Amino acid sequence: MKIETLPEEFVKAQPIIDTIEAAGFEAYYVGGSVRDTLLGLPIHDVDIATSAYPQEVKSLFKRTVDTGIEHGTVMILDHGTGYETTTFRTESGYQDYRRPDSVQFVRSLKEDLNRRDFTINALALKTDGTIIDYFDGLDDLKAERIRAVGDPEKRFNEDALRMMRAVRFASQLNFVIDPATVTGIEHHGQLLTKIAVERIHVEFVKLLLGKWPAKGLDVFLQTGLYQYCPDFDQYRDQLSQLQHQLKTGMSSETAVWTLIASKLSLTGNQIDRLLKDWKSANQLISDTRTAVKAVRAIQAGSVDDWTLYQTGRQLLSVANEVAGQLGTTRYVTKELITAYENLSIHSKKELEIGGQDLMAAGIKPGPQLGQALDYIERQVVDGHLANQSSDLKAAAINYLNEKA
Ligand SMILES: Nc1ccn([C@@H]2O[C@H](COP(=O)(O)OP(=O)(O)OP(=O)(O)O)[C@@H](O)[C@H]2O)c(=O)n1
Ligand SMILES: [Mg+2]
Repeated sequence: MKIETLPEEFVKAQPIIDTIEAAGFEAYYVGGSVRDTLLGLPIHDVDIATSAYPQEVKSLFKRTVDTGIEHGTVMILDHGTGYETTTFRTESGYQDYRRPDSVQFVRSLKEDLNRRDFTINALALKTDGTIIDYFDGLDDLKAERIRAVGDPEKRFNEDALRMMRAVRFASQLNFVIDPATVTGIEHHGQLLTKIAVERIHVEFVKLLLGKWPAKGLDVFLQTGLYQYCPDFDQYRDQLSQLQHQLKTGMSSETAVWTLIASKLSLTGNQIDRLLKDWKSANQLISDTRTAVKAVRAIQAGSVDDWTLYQTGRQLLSVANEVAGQLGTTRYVTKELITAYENLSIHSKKELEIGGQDLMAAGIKPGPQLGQALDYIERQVVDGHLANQSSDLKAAAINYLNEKA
């Protein structure tokens, strides 16, 4: 089969392939960009596979970076944005279930495609638009099917992360996973525990960002794969409910974790623990905690000014998206944002007075000064106090006198 008009990303990369071919080697576009082009989807990175060995590739271009030279990958910078070019290779070993003990460079495209995960990812594209399809990837694309190249058991033994990749592709593409490949996941789920949690995290988030998350979650749950993800083994019921509730994918990583934490009814400390176990960044953890509180307020139908203020514009829309996915459609996000915008202040910095002013009015520095500022902040947000210097000062002094 032949693609008539190649997307411009490929056209831009063509000088690289032309240069390699002019030197007597083979070079093809491979991987996700070929798959996505055939599906009519936008493509992100263009990967090139070649029969030239890394040193041969480097000798053909002026500007290269050794991004993964021991695996055969060289980044070529000669034609604008960098292009990763990887020498055809086979792999062997995989004693740790995540990377080969050694890779062997080979001159055969077929051998290279043969070591790849799924048939839809094992297609190669020539610059003239010809598709090379040794493993019936085109049939599988047409049938909307994710099928391991060759023996699924072997593929997952080589790299256990591929099981997560299978379920996330199902979710991104609305594809079914071929029965033998599903069986392979059933047999090898436990190997996921050998994989760095950060990598599992990336795939799980992609699963829930995909347009058809129910499709991926179905196999994730059916095969038991979820049990080998951090802390998920005790939450089968909730995850299964989620599978049936989700109408479409989430819009951000924060929304993904806010959804999970809300659905699992986690307390603040439990959110910390779960997200730390999933090796999340601190910002993600604190945003999730904040957004989950807002989800609960939205579900309870009582989003007061203080909640709006503490949540902030961005996390309010995350929280309302999550509440919507969980079945609460009480608020239109725009309403919440407007209510937020109408607050008298949006941060402590907008208060008409600060610590300096209170000290000038005779309040000693220390914890009480902070408490007084917190108090007037809340009063202003709640609308009990005007954001006006003299009122604020009087209220702060009054507050401290009453406490004393
Ligand atoms: N565990 C993996 C990861 C990758 N690949 C191969 O390397 C290609 C590129 O990998 P990657 O960029 O991670 O995935 P894509 O399939 O390109 O998907 P995405 O669109 O998410 O980048 C894949 O298509 C596949 O052929 C593989 O065989 N096994
Ligand atoms: Mg890719």
